[in-house]
Amino acid sequence: MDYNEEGDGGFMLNLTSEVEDKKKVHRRGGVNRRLKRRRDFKTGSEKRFEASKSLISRENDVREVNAEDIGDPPAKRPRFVETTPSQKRLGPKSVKATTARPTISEAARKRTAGPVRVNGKKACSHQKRPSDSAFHAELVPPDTPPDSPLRDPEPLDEDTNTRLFGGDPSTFAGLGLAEKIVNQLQGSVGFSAPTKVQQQAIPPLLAGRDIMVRAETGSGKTHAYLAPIVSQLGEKQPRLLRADGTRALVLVPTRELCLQIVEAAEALKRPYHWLVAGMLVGGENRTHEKARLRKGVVIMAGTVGRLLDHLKNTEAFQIDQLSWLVLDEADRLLDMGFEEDLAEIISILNKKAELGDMGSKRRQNALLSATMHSGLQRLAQLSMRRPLTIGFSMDDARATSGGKTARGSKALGEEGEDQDGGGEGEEHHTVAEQGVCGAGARRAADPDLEHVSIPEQLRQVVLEVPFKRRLIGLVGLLRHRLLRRAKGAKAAGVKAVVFFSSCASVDFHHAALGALEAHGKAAVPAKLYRLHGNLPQVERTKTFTEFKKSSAGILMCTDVAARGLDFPAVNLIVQFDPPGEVADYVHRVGRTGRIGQQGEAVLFLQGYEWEYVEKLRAAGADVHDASLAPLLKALPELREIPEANSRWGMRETTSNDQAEAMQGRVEAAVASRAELKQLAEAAFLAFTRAYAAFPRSLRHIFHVKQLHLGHVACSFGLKGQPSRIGNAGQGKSTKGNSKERAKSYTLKKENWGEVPRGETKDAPGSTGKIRRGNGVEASTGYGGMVTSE
Ligand SMILES: Nc1ncnc2c1ncn2[C@@H]1O[C@H](COP(=O)(O)OP(=O)(O)OP(=O)(O)O)[C@@H](O)[C@H]1O
Repeated sequence: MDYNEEGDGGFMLNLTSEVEDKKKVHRRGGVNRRLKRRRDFKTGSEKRFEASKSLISRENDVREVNAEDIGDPPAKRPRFVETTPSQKRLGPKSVKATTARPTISEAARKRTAGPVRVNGKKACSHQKRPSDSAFHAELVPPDTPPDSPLRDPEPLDEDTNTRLFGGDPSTFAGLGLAEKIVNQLQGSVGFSAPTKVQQQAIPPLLAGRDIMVRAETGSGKTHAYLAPIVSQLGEKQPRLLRADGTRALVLVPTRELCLQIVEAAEALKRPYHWLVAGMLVGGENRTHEKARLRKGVVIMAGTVGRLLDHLKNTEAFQIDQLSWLVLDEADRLLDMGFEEDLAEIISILNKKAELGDMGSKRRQNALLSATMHSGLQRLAQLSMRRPLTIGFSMDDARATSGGKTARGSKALGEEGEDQDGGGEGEEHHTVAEQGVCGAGARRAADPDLEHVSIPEQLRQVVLEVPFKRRLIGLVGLLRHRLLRRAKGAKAAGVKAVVFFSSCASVDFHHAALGALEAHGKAAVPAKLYRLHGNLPQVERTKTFTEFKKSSAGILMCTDVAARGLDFPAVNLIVQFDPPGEVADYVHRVGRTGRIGQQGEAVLFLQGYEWEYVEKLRAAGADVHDASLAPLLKALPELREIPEANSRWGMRETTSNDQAEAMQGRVEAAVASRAELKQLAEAAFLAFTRAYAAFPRSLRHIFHVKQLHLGHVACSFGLKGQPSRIGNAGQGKSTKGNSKERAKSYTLKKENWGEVPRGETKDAPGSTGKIRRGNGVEASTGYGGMVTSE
């Protein structure tokens, strides 16, 4: 491993010392030049960052630790040590073989002038942890007060050191957690042993370290930080009371994730009943929250906007003795455009910490993510001090997936009973043991691409579904899986999450599938749920809780459910509308195949969008092609429709006939029922807007000009493109309206076969821009403001 010589932090630029080919040398030159340009020309937001960074009067230095280091058995475990000059000459392998511990960055070396020394001597492998603290002292500006919370943590005492390095990492007790927490984890929480990421993250957190963790979805990141937090706060003497104020703060992107974290904390802290956990989220009553803050909440989870609001406006919010700050789903926080808000939060917290009475203690910071984001390093520099990095490495991006290719097209419906795992005919890809990212996590083939890490047991499938078959294709897929589960020996039913690009699309499909019947029964015989950002908070929370508890059902949602949400036993993910960046794909599919369980993820695409599959494969996703036809066979036979019978005559019904008949029913219902039609038109409009808002890097694949609007309309049961669509800027913003629609619509179940066909009329007009989840705005020409969450 080599370091960024320009001092911009280790993990952003980890060019290998073995780089010999011109391309890589050129890239390094390019990156260095870019870094220089970045320093010379800072953007407004970067300048603001710099300003708030100056509040942290200390040097930051991102350090890296090999994923396997922390979890190794005691005998082999390396100690904290600096890279010696000879190791540097010999390259990264020599460092790994001897003392594969984190090394201080070249930048920090330059700043501290000369080799790193501890008490005047070169650091060596048997140095005790106090040495680590000592060499950091050289990095802290001399005028930093000795009791500043920004200074080093207290040196580890013998006891902590033994606990950190002496235990068996394959058990919770061996990681150094308090006995009560160990019993709680193994008892009522029900975990028998720590996951890999927990093995690697818990010891350094207990030892007072800042950490950055990147680990695949469903790998147990939440407990990797919650367990040490609860363990330390719970063991504090005298006991921490509400009046002591907030000691741990977890920032997350969505309200549901907040709720999930608070629930997990509640379960974990049961042996410490005096610890109070709570949350601050948008959509809740501010006055109630203020009252709770006045009483005090020790472990707090919050969304960015609401937290910032309380930090600025609620005097009773006691946070000057904060010991833990966690940024969970940090990449998503950045995607959502919260970088400046986070900077402001961190600067307020730092100011308050300076005023507070923390003695020699300092705040510990943890940053967790399942995918990479260029802004993570900025965030780390802003909030952390020499974090250990787990699972973050540019080496990953260099690794290739060798002979991995997708197997040839195989019909999705012909997979047989057991969909789990690979299957015959699949060519094996090279699996790189990646420590925290899990055995079998897949690597990127193209070093310029972000590499993805998807659980091996998660089966990924892509289906080409033309617009006129999309709605029916979804019905076919869900019926196929439901029938197969019902017939098979599998006890569990289908628990599926279907992703759409807009709230309006969720509403329409939820209504349409709920009302679609055949032979007097529901065409999709499953409980349907919906979740999106325009729903009232009460309904969001209710749906989230119910779906979490249920063993079967179909959740139709926007990307509001894509990150971090842990719905146990989800066995099918359908990406009905394509995701954005590859990272979005990873998070969506990551709602299944969690913690070693089996799962299946199906992506719907148009033929002309196939380049996206290549992009996924190049990033290391093991995506298989499948065919729609067998799924359509699972549609109910609707031969009772006279019109259809006369058209088909005496020949045998094909799956296409069934699809046509079902599509006919949908169109008839949409045409004849005003409420459904309104939902369909709004969904059509929102779909086209969302399609126009793909990030620039994907616009050549998903370009709005490629859309055949007549076919798109067909996918919403509309018999033609709504005529007022072209009248850009004619109407009002749809945001408020869609909220109203989401609240108000209810559709009675009817047999759609008996609904007469009707004519479609105009769609509601609207004006504005599109905002996708990643904060990207795009003008569509159609108008209206639509948020995808
Ligand atoms: N040690 C463990 N043993 C068994 N199950 C565990 C363990 N740790 C966590 N889990 C369970 O694994 C599931 C996934 O955990 P978690 O939600 O923390 O994953 P994650 O890595 O944060 O995923 P994402 O990136 O999607 O947010 C949860 O249901 C959690 O309760």
